[in-house]
Amino acid sequence: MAASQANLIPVTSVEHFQATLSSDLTRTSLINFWAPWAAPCAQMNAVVAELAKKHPTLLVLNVEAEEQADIAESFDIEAVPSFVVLRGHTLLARIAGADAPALTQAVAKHLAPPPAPAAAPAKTTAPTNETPEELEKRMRGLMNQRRVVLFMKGTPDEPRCGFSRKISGLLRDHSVDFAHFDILSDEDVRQGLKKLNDWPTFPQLIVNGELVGGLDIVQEMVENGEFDAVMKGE
Ligand SMILES: N[C@@H](CCC(=O)N[C@@H](CS)C(=O)NCC(=O)O)C(=O)O
Repeated sequence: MAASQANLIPVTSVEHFQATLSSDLTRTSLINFWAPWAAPCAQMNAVVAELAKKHPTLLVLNVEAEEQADIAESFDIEAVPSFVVLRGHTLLARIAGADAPALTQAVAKHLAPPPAPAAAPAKTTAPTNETPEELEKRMRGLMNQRRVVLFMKGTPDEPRCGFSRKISGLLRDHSVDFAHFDILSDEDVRQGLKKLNDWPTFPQLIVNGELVGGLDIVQEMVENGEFDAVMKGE
C-alpha cells in the first residue's frame, strides 16, 4: 500500500514502528492493522487515508498484520481490520472490524484536547440472558446444523484471520460442503466453544457434531490422506 501523505506511514519493522511512535510522544496516532487479502481492509485503508488527509496532525501507521506479527501480537490483534488509537504509548481506543463511523469518531474524539484518561474499552459482548445450559444447547445446535461446520473469524468470503482464511480456502479447494459461523459476531459462543470443545483457538472444524481440530490438524489430515474420508464420510 503506497503512502500518499507525509503523516501516513507504512511500517516496515518493529524498530521503525517504535522510532516513529517515539519521535513525538504528545502526538495522537492511529495504527491500522490490515492484510492484503481481506476485502474489508481495502475499504478501511481508503477510510484511513482520508482520515490522514483530513487530520494532518494525526500520525497514521499502516501495519500489515501478518508481515509485522510481533507488532500485531503486542497489541493483541486477533483479526483484521483492527485499529488502535494511541497518544505516545498510551492506548486511547481500540476499534475491531470495518466500522468506519466508529473509527472516524474515535479519531475525532482523541485528537481533541484535553486528552481523555487512558482506557481500554471492553470488547463488545451482545447482552444475553442465556443460562450456561441454554448456551450449551445453542452451541450444540450450531455444531450440528450441517455435517461439516466451521467456526471461524469472519466468513469464507471475508475471513478476518489468516488461519480462518487458510482453512476455509482448503475446504473450498476440496469441495467440502460446510456451514460456517463467525465467532467474532458472538462473544458467548467464542468463549463457550473453547470450553465445550476443550480447544483454545479458532478455527474449529466440526464434523458430525464433534471437534476435528484447527488448521494444523486439518492440514495434517490432508497430508496423510485422511481428509476426504473424514470430511465427506467416504
Ligand atoms: N495453530 C492453530 C492456529 C489458530 C490460532 O492460533 N488462533 C488464534 C488467533 S486467530 C485464536 O483463535 N485465539 C483465540 C481467540 O481469538 O479467541 C490452528 O491450527 O488452528
